[in-house]
Amino acid sequence: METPILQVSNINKSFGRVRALRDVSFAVTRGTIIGLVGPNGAGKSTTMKVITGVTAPDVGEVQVAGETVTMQQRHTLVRVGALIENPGLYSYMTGWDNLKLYADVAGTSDDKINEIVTQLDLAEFINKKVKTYSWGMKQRVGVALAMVNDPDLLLLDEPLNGMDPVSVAEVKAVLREWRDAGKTILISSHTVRDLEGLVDDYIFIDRGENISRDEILTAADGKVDPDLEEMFADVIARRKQQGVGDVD
Ligand SMILES: Nc1ncnc2c1ncn2[C@@H]1O[C@H](COP(=O)(O)OP(=O)(O)OP(=O)(O)O)[C@@H](O)[C@H]1O
Repeated sequence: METPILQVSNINKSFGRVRALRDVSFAVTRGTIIGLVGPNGAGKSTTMKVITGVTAPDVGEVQVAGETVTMQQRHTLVRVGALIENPGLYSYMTGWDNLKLYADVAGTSDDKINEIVTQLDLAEFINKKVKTYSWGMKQRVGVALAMVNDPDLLLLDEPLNGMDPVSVAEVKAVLREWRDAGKTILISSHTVRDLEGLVDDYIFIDRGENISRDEILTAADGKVDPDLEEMFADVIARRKQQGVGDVD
């Protein structure tokens, strides 16, 4: 069997008394777009940070293309691009200069930057200072920044938040093109609906725990034409009522 591009195994991470991740495990196959879906505070950003090695897990292991990611093994991340939480852009520089800064480190040509700028339709504002950008513009340049090293694995933490519908459609189209070219994308969102027409499969997370598709399907409870979004919401509500994961 082909080695998954990403293997997350039994990750546990606490911040003081908050157990942000509990035994989170999943694998992502090359050439797919996978949605990481969960409500506020579910652990999506923490999962992304653990994958990139920005946050060290208390227990567990991350492998990228079969190699374990550790602080000493950061070269495994050369083929990874990430947008996690706020795009890390220098506000006093133009969008182009921000891209160029990362491109130079990665050895990416200006032609390649221009290709990404065109694909994501950034030309109108890319030569203006980032401090003049709206949130949605920053998000779009943030996606470009994550792509600039031409990564095999792209991690996007709620990239569609704050984007207008036209931009959402454009970014989704670019991500589909990337997937069709053999790249792999893990993209997080609060909702299934935001990722519709984009992802090949979902990983569900709530209160730091993986929720299996089987658990969600049991929430269908005989409903005709059950809706994944509604079913996941039912599971989340039930777990909240039961106090799953509450600190005692
Ligand atoms: N540095 C930190 N210090 C303390 N608690 C943290 C820290 N980072 C995350 N947490 C807690 O860990 C849990 C998971 O947070 P995380 O940001 O991963 O969730 P999320 O699913 O990305 O949420 P959102 O959709 O609201 O961005 C939350 O309870 C959060 O308060």
